Parts: sequence; C-alpha cells; structure tokens
Amino acid sequence: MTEARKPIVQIEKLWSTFRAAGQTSVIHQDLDLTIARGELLSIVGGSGGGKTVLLRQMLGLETPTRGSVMVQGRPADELGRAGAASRVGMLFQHGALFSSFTVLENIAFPLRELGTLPASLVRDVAMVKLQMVGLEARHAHKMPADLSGGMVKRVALARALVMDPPLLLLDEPTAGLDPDSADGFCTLLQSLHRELDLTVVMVTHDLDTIFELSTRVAVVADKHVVINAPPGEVVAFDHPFVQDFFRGGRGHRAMALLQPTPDAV
Ligand SMILES: Nc1ncnc2c1ncn2[C@@H]1O[C@H](COP(=O)(O)OP(=O)(O)OP(=O)(O)O)[C@@H](O)[C@H]1O
Repeated sequence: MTEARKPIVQIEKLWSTFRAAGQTSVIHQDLDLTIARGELLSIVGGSGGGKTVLLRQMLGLETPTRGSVMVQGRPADELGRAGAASRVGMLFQHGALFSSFTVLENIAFPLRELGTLPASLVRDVAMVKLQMVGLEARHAHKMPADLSGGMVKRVALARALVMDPPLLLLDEPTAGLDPDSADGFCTLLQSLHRELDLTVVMVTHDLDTIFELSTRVAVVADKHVVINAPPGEVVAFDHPFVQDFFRGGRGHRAMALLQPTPDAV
C-alpha cells in the first residue's frame, strides 16, 4: 500500500475502562475505527459515550486499557505530549487560550516550547497562521480577553496548526458560538481541510456542521462504532440512536442540506 493510501488513524479492538468509587465502567468495548487520509470525519454519539476519550487517545494523552490506537502507523501514546503537536493538532472544547499571553504568543507557544527555531522565525510562522485562520495582523498583540468567542476559536485553531500537523482533532468546535460565527468557522474548516490536505476528525452534536462538512460520519453507540460511512448512508442506517439523532425535527432540517437544490438539478 502506498503511503498516501494508508489510513492515518487505525483503532482496533479498543477497550477503555475507568475505575471510580470502587466501580469499573466500560466506555469502549471492541471498538474499531479506521480513518483514511483526507477525510473530514464527524464522530457522533450519546452523552458520556466516550467520544472525547477517543480524541484524547488519538492525541496520545490517554492509553487504551486494551487494543491499539495507531496514528500514522505508530502507537498514538508513544510520543505523549512531547512532539505530538507536529503529528496531531487538537482544538479542545474548552481549550482556553493562555490569558496572560497575546494572540501571537498563544499561537507561537508550541513552536517556542520546541526551542529549535530562532524567536524571529517563530514570530513569522505564528503571523502566517494568524492570517491563515482569517484574522488580520492588527489582532496579533491583543489579549484573549479582548477577543470575541469566534476569534478565540480561530486563535486556538491557529495554535493547533502551527506545526503543520497532517491530522486535526476538534472537540465540539462550534459549541458556544452564535450562528454567524459558527457558519464562519465551518467555512474556514472546509477551506483549510481542502487547501492544507488535512485529515480532520471532529466530535460534534451540531447537525448543520455535520451535514455541511463531513465526508464521513462515525456513530459511537453501544460502546463501539456502529457505522462509519458517508452521511447519506448513515442517516438511512437502522439503529435506534441513529434514527433518534438524525430523524428528529432538527435532523429533518439539517438533512435538507443533503438534498440537491432545485437549481442544482
Ligand atoms: N479520566 C477519567 N476517569 C474516570 N472516568 C472518565 C475519565 N475520562 C472520562 N471518563 C468517563 O468516561 C465517560 C465518557 O466520557 P467522554 O467525555 O469521552 O464522553 P463524550 O461522549 O465525549 O460525552 P459528551 O458528548 O457528553 O461530551 C464519561 O462517563 C466520563 O465521566
């Protein structure tokens, strides 16, 4: 298999268990998930179903109880935090910026930590990333407290991409944004996915985001991935969670995005 066709993420027979208050809870049981390069995959599932844990395992922050989580052909937890930013960029749901750093210092942080590049180059790279996420240079020296919610997300995205990772993980990227900011953020993600040849894996409950962006959708239910397929196939899948999630009132509105418009026919 050529490098380009190898999956970027391969999760096999994954078990995740946690022990709390004398009880063991099984979150994932024999979960398999393969993600090909270039996909924009949305992961959906019920609350507490282990979607964030899955992202943390891909990032190498958590080690599976059993089974394997491979990213670019290597165990995800092999590098842990150190060096992970060049392989995987992560936008955490509550990924606050460092409040005492400027926008530019926040974006530059992973590169500065690496300590291999001169300060002037680090600044230049951070400035390029700032513009890449649609923010003007005049915002570079602002403090996070002076930014809107949408701008904070964009700065966090620039920081996640500062080392040009081939894989970007996003946990609820549009949560807490007003509809216009959420739309703008989706458009940005779509163009970065295309232009940077990124593989994007996103956990979201937002049906508009799912249908606008996803090339595939993976549904986590019953402790494993019950389907991983293009959105049109997923909505037709006969599973109680899937039917409930996609076929409710909100689902019908969002599914209209899958239908061709009269002009397009
Ligand atoms: N380090 C941990 N120790 C103990 N329990 C944990 C730990 N991390 C996660 N859990 C538990 O694992 C379960 C899955 O959590 P996770 O945050 O991945 O769910 P989720 O699918 O992302 O949910 P939501 O959609 O509500 O954000 C939860 O019950 C959570 O409390």
